[in-house]
Amino acid sequence: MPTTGDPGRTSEPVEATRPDSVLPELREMWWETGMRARAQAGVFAVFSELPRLVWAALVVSWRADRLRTSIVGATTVVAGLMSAFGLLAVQRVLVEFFAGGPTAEKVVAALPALVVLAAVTALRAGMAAGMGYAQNGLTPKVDREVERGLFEVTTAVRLEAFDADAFADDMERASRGADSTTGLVQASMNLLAGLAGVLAVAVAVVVVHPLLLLALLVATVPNGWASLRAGHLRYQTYAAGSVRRRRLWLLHRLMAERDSAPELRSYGLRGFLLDQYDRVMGVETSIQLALARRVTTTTTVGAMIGGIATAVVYVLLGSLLVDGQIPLAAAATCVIAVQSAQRSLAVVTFQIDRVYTEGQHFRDYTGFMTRAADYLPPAASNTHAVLQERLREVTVDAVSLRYPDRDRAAVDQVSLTIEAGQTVAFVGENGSGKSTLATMIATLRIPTAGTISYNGRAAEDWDPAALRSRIAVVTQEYHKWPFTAATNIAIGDTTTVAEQDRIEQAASRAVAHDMIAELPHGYETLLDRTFAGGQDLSGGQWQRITAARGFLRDADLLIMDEPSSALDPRAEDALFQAIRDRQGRAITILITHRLANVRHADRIYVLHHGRLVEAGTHEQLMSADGRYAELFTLQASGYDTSAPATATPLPRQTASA
Ligand SMILES: Nc1ncnc2c1ncn2[C@@H]1O[C@H](COP(=O)(O)OP(=O)(O)OP(=O)(O)O)[C@@H](O)[C@H]1O
Repeated sequence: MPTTGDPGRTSEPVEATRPDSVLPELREMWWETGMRARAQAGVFAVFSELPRLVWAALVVSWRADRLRTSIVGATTVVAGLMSAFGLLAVQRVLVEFFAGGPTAEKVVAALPALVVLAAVTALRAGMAAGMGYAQNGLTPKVDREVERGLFEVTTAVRLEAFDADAFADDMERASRGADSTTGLVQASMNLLAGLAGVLAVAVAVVVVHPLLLLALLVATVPNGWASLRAGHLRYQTYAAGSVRRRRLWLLHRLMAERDSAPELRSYGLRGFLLDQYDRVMGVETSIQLALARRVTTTTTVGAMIGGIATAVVYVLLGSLLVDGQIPLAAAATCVIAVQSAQRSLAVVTFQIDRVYTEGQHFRDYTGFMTRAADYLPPAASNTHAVLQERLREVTVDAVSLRYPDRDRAAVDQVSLTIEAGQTVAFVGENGSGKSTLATMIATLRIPTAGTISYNGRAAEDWDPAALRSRIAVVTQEYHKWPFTAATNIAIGDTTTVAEQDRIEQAASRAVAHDMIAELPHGYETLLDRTFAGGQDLSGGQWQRITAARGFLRDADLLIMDEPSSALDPRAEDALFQAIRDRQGRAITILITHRLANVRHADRIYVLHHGRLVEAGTHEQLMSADGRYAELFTLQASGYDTSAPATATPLPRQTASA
């Protein structure tokens, strides 16, 4: 792989610029094979795909705005007709001009044709303006139609979709495809307009003299073919370079975004990343140069053959004229027609190129939408019951979940029952399946085996939205929503308008109120440093906001997955006090490694390698002296001030993942 980087540009160690230090991601990926197969399709394949792509564009356009699509269609047809009439009017004018007699009489005779010519020219210009106006209005509507469709799907697919092979990659290409739709619609309409123009010229030429159609084809086809081939070469290169582009995009983010900035500096990754950039750009540049050479050769050869063919046509016309086989006016019209057809054909071939290229991206979009539909949860139907009463009982019956491509089930045959008012805890070592079990209970994931029932009915029998509205989840990997502090809490319940006092109450329970009040704009402070006036919070402060979000909706079932990992001892104590306040009133599922916090739980479930290995109260589990007792004692020994500082080495942990 060529390197164009200049090592002298950075002061970083040369180590990072080792020629063989190419990250595996720079190589071609196996999932790229589909892309390459498509890229290798011949020019004929391009042609055969065009009608379907144009049709798809028209369908999208029609759905986005019927009126504007109709205007574009009508103006296209009328403009084509005007071209034909224009050419026939030109021929009529020439016939009159080339006839015998005084000039004044010839002009008078040609006057009606001249008037028609002026009218059709004006009308054609009017049509072009109308078409441009309608097309401009269509653009944002098409954008919205397609992009919203994409977001509707990406926000609805089940979580499993994000675990599936190459789903993210597929989605990334689909986003590019969504952006291409406007281009496809415009190119398709311009293509149809160009084709109408070519057709009009062809019809007009046949009317003047049938033989001239042949001349027209000979003079225009070589150039058309060359530009099609050039477009195809460009698409081939584009399609084959998808890994490179994604890599560049990734490097761009790594070098320019805030999240990676601290580690980039602390590990001195600048030289390494710049070197990676140079490598990828080196390859990209050489590929683009090779493409430019091939495109220039193709178009030059096309232009040369086209030039020779046009010369032959003119010679042919001249000899037909000398032999008296066609009148002078027809020959002159033919010259004008050839030029006009060449212009229209240039438009057509350019637009074919665009339709094909944008169409391929659009196909990525439609393909993604079809594939993603498999991940959509079933829509609520009449057979779904709406949960009206409070959640009294959650029953997990022999539930398992195996992630794709994993040998072992993350949760294996787990059965348990949680009743109203109970606070239960899931404990176990890293990777033992606690979060996976909780996400299934929260209906975010569907078990691969077993059933989870709510108030005695299986999850799939309940209306999904109604059931989910009874459950609040504070996840371990919480998201820092780039909204104000108030909105960050309010999004915990979007079904009602969150009043300020409700937000503040939730914040108080999560020990976040005082901290928020001290922010520059209090609850209205924007929690995104990348915008003017935005603020960032510490890890623990973010965790308080996240817990407040969970408390906002006083849910029948609250799942708190590691809610205190970044909290200081005082905040942690206050948070668990708030969680204990729910006891006897609503269900709380607590996942935490700080076992002191689960002592008050009504029931503690211990997971190991996805299996439920122990269950009971703290006292019961301690007297059972099993895995829980071992973990608890181990952790408690860290707080035992009577133990010597150089304590006995800790027992080896069993790897659980
Ligand atoms: N999206 C995923 N795709 C594939 N495997 C996953 C995924 N999420 C979790 N796993 C695997 O499933 C197992 C259980 O993970 P889970 O997150 O449920 O464990 P946990 O007990 O919550 O761990 P921790 O205490 O570290 O939070 C682990 O082996 C983990 O690697």
